[in-house]
Amino acid sequence: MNRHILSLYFIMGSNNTNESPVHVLQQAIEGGITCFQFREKGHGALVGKEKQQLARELQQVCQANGVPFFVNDDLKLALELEADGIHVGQDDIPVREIKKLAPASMLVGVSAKTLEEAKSAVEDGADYIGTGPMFITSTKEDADVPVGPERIRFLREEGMTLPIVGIGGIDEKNAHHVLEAGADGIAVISAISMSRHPKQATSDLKKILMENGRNE
Ligand SMILES: Cc1ncc(COP(=O)(O)OP(=O)(O)O)c(N)n1
Ligand SMILES: Cc1nc(C(=O)O)sc1CCOP(=O)(O)O
Ligand SMILES: [Mg+2]
Repeated sequence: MNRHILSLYFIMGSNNTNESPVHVLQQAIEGGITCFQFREKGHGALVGKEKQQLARELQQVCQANGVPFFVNDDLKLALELEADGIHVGQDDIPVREIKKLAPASMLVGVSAKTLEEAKSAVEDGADYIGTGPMFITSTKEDADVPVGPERIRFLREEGMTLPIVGIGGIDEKNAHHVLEAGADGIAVISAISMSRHPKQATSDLKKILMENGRNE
């Protein structure tokens, strides 16, 4: 895969914003996100037809703008929508299963915070790993204790060449630490979705990516 599509990875579900998710996504795209993950979970999350309908609307916005669309956790939804990719965690459907059931073109990301998990991700054919939390986050209800950017530096030092995105508590003030540690990209929810100016917030993160040489 082209690792540059991971550089500014925006994630959102309907409960991550007080605005219209479609509007926030449009603003984030104007600000320069490079991919999007639909993550509909947690308190008040939509289910069933409503979840599917929102996913379709957000996918259409992505498609109209050439932004890759990922689905979090839900392989059935990803297959129905022919999403560009899916992201799963260690407790979700295994990467090997997805590889059997999904088209070869569907990108697969997996959460990995230890070297063992990262090595398994490589063996299983994952396209990238998401490592976190980098910092304290209040967005994910069951988030672990932060591992910090040092964990990405460690994975790189141990020879991990798979694309890595840092996630969890990343904002315009601390993003550079994640990139300096060797991440290909930053994955954010609230830094964009809860901003009063999502387009400006995205542009601010984009600037930090440019300053750190992630300018494609
Ligand atoms: C890019 C990216 N990295 C990590 C995660 C977290 O996935 P997971 O551990 O399965 O937790 P949930 O997001 O499902 O709560 C992610 N979603 N995206
Ligand atoms: C979805 C998610 N996964 C994490 C992990 O550590 O795997 S942290 C997290 C929440 C990210 O939201 P925010 O950018 O608002 O902190
Ligand atoms: Mg998951």
